[in-house]
Amino acid sequence: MGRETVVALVGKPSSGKSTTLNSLTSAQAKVGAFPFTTIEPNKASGFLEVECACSRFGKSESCKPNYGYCRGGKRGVPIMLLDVAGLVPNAHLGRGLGNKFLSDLTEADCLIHIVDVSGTTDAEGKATRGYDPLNDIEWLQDEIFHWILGNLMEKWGSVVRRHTSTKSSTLETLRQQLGGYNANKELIARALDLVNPLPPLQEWDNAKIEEVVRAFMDVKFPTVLSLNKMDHPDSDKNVSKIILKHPKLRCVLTSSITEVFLRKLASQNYIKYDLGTEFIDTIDDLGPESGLKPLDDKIRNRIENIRDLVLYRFGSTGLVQLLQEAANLLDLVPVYPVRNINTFTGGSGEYVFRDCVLIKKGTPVISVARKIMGEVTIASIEGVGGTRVGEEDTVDVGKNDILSFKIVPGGGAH
Ligand SMILES: Nc1nc2c(ncn2[C@@H]2O[C@H](COP(=O)(O)OP(=O)(O)OP(=O)(O)O)[C@@H](O)[C@H]2O)c(=O)[nH]1
Repeated sequence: MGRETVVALVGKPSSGKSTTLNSLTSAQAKVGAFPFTTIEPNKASGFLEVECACSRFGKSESCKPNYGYCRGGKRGVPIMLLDVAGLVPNAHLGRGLGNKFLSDLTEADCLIHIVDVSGTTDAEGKATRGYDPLNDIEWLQDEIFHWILGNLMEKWGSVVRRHTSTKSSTLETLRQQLGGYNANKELIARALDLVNPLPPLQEWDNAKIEEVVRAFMDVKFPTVLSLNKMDHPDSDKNVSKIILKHPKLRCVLTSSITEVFLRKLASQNYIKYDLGTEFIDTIDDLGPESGLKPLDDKIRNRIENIRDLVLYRFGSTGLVQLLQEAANLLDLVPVYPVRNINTFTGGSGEYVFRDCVLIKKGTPVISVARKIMGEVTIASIEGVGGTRVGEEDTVDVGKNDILSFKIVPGGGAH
């Protein structure tokens, strides 16, 4: 089986990592207002919301996923989230939880960098007012850069000697040096493609090595910014500054504390909450026949505030969009393996689209088969309408994303 996609939540202490993780999962990571509440990396399953294949075929009534959920054609596909413990300036020199934080990152396929845009926490996560969050954006990238560069430079002399004496390719030598960051050959090749021109490795000067490290970071640690605490009155001006200075960064405005609160009210039956939207309904909106609980003044006021300060201004709390942006960055496509390609049902024959896996767009269907079924002998692969799909055909949204794998009868592992 291939490994799961892992999205790491990173950011300085008290930026809101645990709150964000809580808002995206049912896991209760410890939430605190003090730096280093999160000591161990904290893994949990979040749910990426996608348009389910059942809605394409008018089969939402009989869609019941094995994992995650499907509500009226909106499907939550499980995706692994990792809360990485606090980072302080100069972590690469071993400060704070320094190198531990950095090595936890290697598991990740992409990063969500949580930035406290309210300016109410300083570089180390301590309470303040008027801190400029622009500092934090560049700082995370710099920490990762210095960590990788430092590790590489420490032994660069012997790397070059070995490279020339063994007549290795640049790709092979870098695979040995960068493989420890959980990077395979294909990923390193993609990084090298970004470096132009690429002279022979023994001729690289410091500037070229730095360029290679930056390119490696771009493919190994693609990043979405979560501009968090947008409910705070000071956040607006900081957000504008960030977007003006970094127009190309991928960012999503979020209020994770609001999302936690709304999900809690929904689970306690005070509100109906359409995840990812501005719509919340209370008994005041829907009447007693809705079955919702009556509100006391405290909750009613808080809901009104949330509507005014977050939902109506920004359209949502941003949390659903945040995971979607991470999935876009990784080009992930939901792919549905089905037993019966005509009815889309699984083993029991009752429910449709029981399984869904997230696959990188452009992956050949044979690799999808391997990821799902392991090393079995595949006799043929069928797509919608029972058409035969070639092993090297690739997946995309709406194309080869519903597949039935036929295994050679009695053909076990080879
Ligand atoms: N106003 C506001 N406060 C938030 C938001 N998200 C988190 N907070 C508050 O910020 C503080 C820190 O949140 P945590 O989620 O514990 O932060 P963390 O990044 O996990 O912190 P460490 O565990 O120290 O690394 C808590 O008091 C939260 O209630 C938000 O969206 N808006």
